[in-house]
Amino acid sequence: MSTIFVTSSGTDIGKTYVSALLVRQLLAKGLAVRALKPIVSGLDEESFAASDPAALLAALGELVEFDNADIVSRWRFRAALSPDMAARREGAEIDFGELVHHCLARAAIHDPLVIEGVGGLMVPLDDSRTVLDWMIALKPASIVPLLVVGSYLGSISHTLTTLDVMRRNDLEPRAIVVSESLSAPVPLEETVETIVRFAGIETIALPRNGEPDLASLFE
Ligand SMILES: Nc1ncnc2c1ncn2[C@@H]1O[C@H](COP(=O)(O)OP(=O)(O)OP(=O)(O)O)[C@@H](O)[C@H]1O
Ligand SMILES: C[C@H](N)[C@H](N)CCCCCC(=O)O
Ligand SMILES: [Mg+2]
Repeated sequence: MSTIFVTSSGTDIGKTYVSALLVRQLLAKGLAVRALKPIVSGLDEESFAASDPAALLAALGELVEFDNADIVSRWRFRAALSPDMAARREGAEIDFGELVHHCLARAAIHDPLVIEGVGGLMVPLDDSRTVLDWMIALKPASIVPLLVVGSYLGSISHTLTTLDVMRRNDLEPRAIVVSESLSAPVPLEETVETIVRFAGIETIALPRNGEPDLASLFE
């Protein structure tokens, strides 16, 4: 099958919602799916239940407890900031080579593997590398990108900009998932139609609390 890399045009858009849904759907098909959110910022014990690692552990059927965060998230930071800044607050740094090695090693043993990025496509990970560089470095694992975007006013331009950067780097998404934003001026379908017209790739509408079939994208 594949290593699916879930990326986005921004933060708080729906990557974790989509990753968890996809994991549950792949498990329901009998596949031995695993998931990683290798870098998480804004993580502390008190609010762990609402965190990305908690959502992924729950989807995987693992025990949702703080001590299990390492199963999905190798780099964990307290400040809810860009990872480079969050790491710096703790006197730490994300070793980019180690991050890439960690993901490639997991991709070599787990199929399918769902990897959630962090924030938007060009969020900094250290002084010089972004999520985009991370995705480029994972090309040897033949990653299949999945682009999650919102339906808020402004998302169409953010989506097409992100897609353009991905295409320039030979990272064509398998599909775009439009996760309905809490505040949107037009019906979700209208945003989806417009994105399809300009992007020309499969685009899936994800209403609030919706469960469209995402697993079949990767058959
Ligand atoms: N389609 C949806 N239906 C219901 N809730 C959603 C949907 N999309 C996102 N959410 C909710 O919106 C919030 C932000 O979504 P999510 O955590 O998936 O964003 P993210 O892109 O993973 O953010 P981050 O960059 O922090 O990882 C969460 O509470 C999530 O459950
Ligand atoms: C804390 C948050 N939920 C994400 N994990 C990190 C988002 C960083 C965004 C940085 C930026 O693009 O300005
Ligand atoms: Mg997330």
